[in-house]
Amino acid sequence: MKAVLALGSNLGRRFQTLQGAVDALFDAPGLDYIAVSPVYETDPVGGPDDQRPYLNAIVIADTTVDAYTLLERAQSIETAFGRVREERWGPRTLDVDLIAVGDLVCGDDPQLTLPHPRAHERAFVLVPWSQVDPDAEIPGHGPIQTLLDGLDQQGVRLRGDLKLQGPA
Ligand SMILES: Nc1ncnc2c1ncn2[C@@H]1O[C@H](COP(=O)(O)OP(=O)(O)OP(=O)(O)O)[C@@H](O)[C@H]1O
Ligand SMILES: Nc1nc2c(c(=O)[nH]1)N=C(CO)CN2
Repeated sequence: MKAVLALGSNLGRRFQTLQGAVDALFDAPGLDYIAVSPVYETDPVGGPDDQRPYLNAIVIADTTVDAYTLLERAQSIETAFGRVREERWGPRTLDVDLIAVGDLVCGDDPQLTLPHPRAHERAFVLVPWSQVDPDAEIPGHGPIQTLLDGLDQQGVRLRGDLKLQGPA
């Protein structure tokens, strides 16, 4: 099954944090690399006005792990990178969201909604995603290219590439 994860950081050493998160994701069993997008700097959406810009990237993995276990992994990586849950949409060292897991649709559990309920309206998700899987679709919302055409993409700027660890 294909899993799409979104990484974001707007506190601390943002680029190193995203790199560490990618390393941690692929260090764990049951997740095989398909693609990692370039890193984009993006203006904060929602939350307090005085936040720093984010660095955002998308990771696509082939997985045998079920969606709830993936969410637990994502949250434990957030915690390992010093994420403290304070105000909604407030600044964070690391955010790892599950955007889509295969074509699973699960809308009745606040602990895990799939596809991610706000992914279709977020240029900071759709721009990097479209770079690594231009033909992707969000179940219930359609092709990401069509969604992007209807969105303001200003404030999303290319910043660089993450590295993938070679075989040990
Ligand atoms: N697809 C999903 N990916 C990640 N978390 C999810 C998802 N669906 C529901 N959640 C739940 O949302 C809760 C809040 O997540 P989090 O604090 O990362 O939200 P946020 O990143 O601030 O905002 P947003 O949900 O708008 O991205 C988590 O505890 C998690 O259980
Ligand atoms: N630019 C940007 N804005 C956000 C982001 C993010 O990753 N990038 N994440 C949020 C909560 O998930 C809220 N706002």
